[in-house]
Amino acid sequence: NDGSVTASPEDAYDSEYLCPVSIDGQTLALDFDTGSADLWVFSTSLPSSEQKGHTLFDPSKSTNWKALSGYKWNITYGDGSGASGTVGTDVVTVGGTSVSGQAVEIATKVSSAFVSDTANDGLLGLAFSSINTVTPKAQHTFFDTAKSSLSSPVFTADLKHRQLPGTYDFGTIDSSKYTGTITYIDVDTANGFWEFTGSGYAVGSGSFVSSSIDAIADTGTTLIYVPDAVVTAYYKQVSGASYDSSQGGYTFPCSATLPNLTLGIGSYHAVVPGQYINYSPASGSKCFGGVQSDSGIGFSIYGDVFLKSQFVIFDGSSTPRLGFAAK
Ligand SMILES: O=C(Cc1ccccc1)Nn1cnc2ccccc21
Repeated sequence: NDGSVTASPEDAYDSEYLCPVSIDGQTLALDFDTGSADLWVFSTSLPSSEQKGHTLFDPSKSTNWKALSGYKWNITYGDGSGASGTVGTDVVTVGGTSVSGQAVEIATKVSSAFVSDTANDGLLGLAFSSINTVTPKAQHTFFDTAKSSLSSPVFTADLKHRQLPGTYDFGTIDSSKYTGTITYIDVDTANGFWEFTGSGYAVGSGSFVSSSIDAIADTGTTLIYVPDAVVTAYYKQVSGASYDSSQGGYTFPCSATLPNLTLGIGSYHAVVPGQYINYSPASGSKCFGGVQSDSGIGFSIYGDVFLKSQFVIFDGSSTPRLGFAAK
């Protein structure tokens, strides 16, 4: 029951990656999110003003739909966006991986950011089920439901930079998708995230700075959010870079040459190409940086700007771990 699904960039800046998911034959484009654990969808139960532009799941058209009476969900993400609604189970298929009895969370309310993100029909959470928001009983993620039917209890992310589709694979590690060896690192699941301790950083050709960085691998976050020491060291090497409070982060002249950012994972040095760190135009001739401060978050977030530079293994075995390899 292994499967592979395309992950297509939603826009020219790789703000998010969307994957086709079939719920009892109804196909929606979902944002696979290793930073949360709810599978929720835009639905016919939303107010019509919030439905516009999205593909909607209609449970009344599903023969396998089973409502979970009295069950509810309500999620708020770190960026303040959120959604809530009711719950049922259905057959969910991702690439070749099909599971029955999967909890599908029907949105009856979504925040404005989701309404306006019309390419996105919902999220498929791939963090640990311990942070699923369904009450009175937390539900399993798609990966947890599928795990026992996979060749091995893993999924991998091979996200691409700019305009190219990548893939999420379930159950196998495709050795044609990476070069060299895989470096594995222990994961602390206490907060429900794929959380690990990074070993340090380097900017451009500069020397590597050893420092423990508490970070999560989060496909649902676009950028890299790291400690101020890293951010300061990075933008010191970018002429014309500065913190622009009106933009809410560091910007620099779009013509700037950006140095690579190396992030240590154990003894492995993961290199993020400088071009990946020119995230998008900000205002005028300034561009917004793909590396920003993690202050106020409580941990660092290695989001899509980082993850798309690597082949990443999310190993859900009894001792969960993360694997990284160059590609
Ligand atoms: O919310 C965030 C990023 C973030 C910003 C500030 C503090 C903490 C985290 N990521 N994210 C992860 N999954 C998401 C799903 C929707 C929206 C954003 C999502």
